[in-house]
Amino acid sequence: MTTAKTPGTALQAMRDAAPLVQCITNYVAMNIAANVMLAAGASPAMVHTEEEAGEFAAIAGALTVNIGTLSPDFLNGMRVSARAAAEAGRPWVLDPVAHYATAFRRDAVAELMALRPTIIRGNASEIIALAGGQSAGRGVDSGDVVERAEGAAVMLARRHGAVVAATGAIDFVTDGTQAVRIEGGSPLMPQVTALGCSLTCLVGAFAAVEPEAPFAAAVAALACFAVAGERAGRDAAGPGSFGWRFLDALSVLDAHGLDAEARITIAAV
Ligand SMILES: Nc1ncnc2c1ncn2[C@@H]1O[C@H](COP(=O)(O)OP(=O)(O)OP(=O)(O)O)[C@@H](O)[C@H]1O
Ligand SMILES: Cc1ncsc1CCO
Ligand SMILES: [Mg+2]
Repeated sequence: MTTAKTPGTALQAMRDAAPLVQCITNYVAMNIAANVMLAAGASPAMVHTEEEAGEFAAIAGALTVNIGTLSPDFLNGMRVSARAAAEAGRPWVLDPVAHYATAFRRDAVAELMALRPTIIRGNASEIIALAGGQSAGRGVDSGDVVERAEGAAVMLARRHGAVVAATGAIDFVTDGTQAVRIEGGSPLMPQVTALGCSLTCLVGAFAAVEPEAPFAAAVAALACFAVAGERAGRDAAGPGSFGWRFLDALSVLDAHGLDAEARITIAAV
C-alpha cells in the first residue's frame, strides 16, 4: 500500500531535512524571509555576491531569486547562481517582483526566464504580465485578483516547463497539466511587506527536499502560509501583531494540523 504524499508529510520531510537554501532576495525581505524560513524549519542563507553566489548555489539544496531591489551587481549574482544551480541539478525559484515596471527589470526577467526556473512564484499582476497580458500592477503590490491570472499561469507553465504559483486571496498553482486552488491566509498578509518574497524562499525549501516534485513542493509551501496566516489572522489586531503571530503560527504548525486545515481544491486546466 502506498500513502499519498500530503502537504503535511512534505512539511515533516522538510523539517527533518532542514534544507540549506540560498536566497537571493531584496533588502526589504532579507530579515523577514530568513525568520520565516527558520520558523518553518529550513536553513536560509542570503548569499548574492557574484564572487561567491555561484559557488554557494552548488552546495545549497535550492536557490531562490527575487528581483525586488535589483542592481547590476545583484543581477550578476543571480546569473551565476541560476547557472550553477542548474548545473548541479538543483531546483531554483524565480520571484519576478514588479518586472513590468521598468526596462531594466523587464530585461533582467527575460534573461532569468531563459535560464529556466523550476518554479515561478509571483502575485497575480506579476503572473499576468509575465505571460504578456495587461496587468493593473504598478509597483510591487498586486492590482489584480488571482482569478484573472489563472489562464496566464497555465500558459506560462506550458511555455516554460515550469511550475507557476500565483498568489493572492485564493492562490493558484499549476504545472500546465494539473492545477489547484488554495484558500486561507488573511487580508492582513499584503499589509505586511515581503511576505510574498518570504514565501518564495519557503517554496525553495520544499523544492530542495522534493526536487523531483516541484508542483507538490509549491503546493505544500503555499498551504503552510495559508494555514499559518489564517491562524495568525484570527487574533491579530493589525499588521504589527499579525507579523509576529504569523511567525509563531508557522513554527508550531505540524503535519496533522496542516493536513486538517489546508483547503486545497483541484482546478481544471
Ligand atoms: N487578501 C488575501 N487574503 C488571504 N491571503 C492573502 C491575501 N493576499 C495575499 N495573501 C497571501 O499572502 C501571501 C503573499 O502573497 P502576495 O500575493 O501578497 O505576495 P506579493 O505581492 O509578492 O508580496 P510581497 O511583494 O509583499 O512580498 C500568500 O501566502 C498569499 O496567499
Ligand atoms: C517594498 C518593496 N520594494 C522593493 S521589493 C519590496 C518588498 C515587497 O516586494
Ligand atoms: Mg512580491
